[in-house]
Amino acid sequence: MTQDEQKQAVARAALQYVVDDAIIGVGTGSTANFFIDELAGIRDRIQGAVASSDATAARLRSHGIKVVDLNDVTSLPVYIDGADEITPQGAMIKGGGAALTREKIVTSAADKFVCIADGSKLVQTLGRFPLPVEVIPMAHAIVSRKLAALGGEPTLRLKDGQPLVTDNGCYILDVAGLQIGNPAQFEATVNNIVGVVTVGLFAQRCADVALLGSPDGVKTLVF
Ligand SMILES: O=C(CO)[C@H](O)[C@H](O)COP(=O)(O)O
Repeated sequence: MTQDEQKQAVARAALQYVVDDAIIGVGTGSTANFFIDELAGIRDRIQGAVASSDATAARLRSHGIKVVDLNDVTSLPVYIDGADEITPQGAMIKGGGAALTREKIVTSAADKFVCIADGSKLVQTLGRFPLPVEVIPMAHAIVSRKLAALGGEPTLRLKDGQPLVTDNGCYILDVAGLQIGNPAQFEATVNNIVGVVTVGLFAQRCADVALLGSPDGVKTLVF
C-alpha cells in the first residue's frame, strides 16, 4: 500500500470507534482529512463534531457535518487524529499542521484518543520530526534561546516568507536535533518556558489506541 492508501485504510478503520448519537472530536491533517471524508458516509449516526482547527471545521461543514463549539459540549467520548510520530508506548509528536494547541485542548476533553497514522510514523524515540512549539509572537526569540539551551535547534516556521500565524494568532517554532528520551518530562519542561503556548508533545496524555498502516493492512496498538 502507498502512504496515502495506508492513511485511507486507517481512516476507514477508525469509523469503528465513532460512538452513535455522540459528538466526536476530529483532528487536523491529511490523515484526519481522509477520516472526515469517511465520516461523511455515516454523518447521520452522530450529532456533530468538535474541530481542532479552522481547516477541519470547514471540511466537516463541506460534508454537511455539524460543527459544535467545545464550550457547548459536556461529553466527548472519542477524539480521532493523526500524528507526526508515535512511540510503541503511545507518546506522540503532533503539530506538523500547526493545530497542536487546539488538538491538545480537544484531546483533554475526550475520553479516548484514537491515533490514525501510516506506518512511517512509528518510531522508537521521538525527535526525528522537528518538535513544534506554539509561542506568543513577542516571545519567539527568547523562547528560541531557551529551547537551544535545552539542546534543540529551533526554527521559526514560515509561510510565503512570513511567520506562519496559527488559528490562535501565534507563531510556531520547529525544534530539530532532539532525541526525547523522557517525553512526559520534556513536555513539562517546555510547557514551563514563559511564552510557550503549547508544546506538540502528547506524552502526559498519550494515545489510547493507535491504528497504524502497514503493507499488510491496519495494525491496532492499545495502550
Ligand atoms: O498534528 C497534526 C496537525 O497539527 C497532524 O495530526 C500531523 O501533522 C500529522 O499529519 P498528517 O496526517 O498529514 O501526516
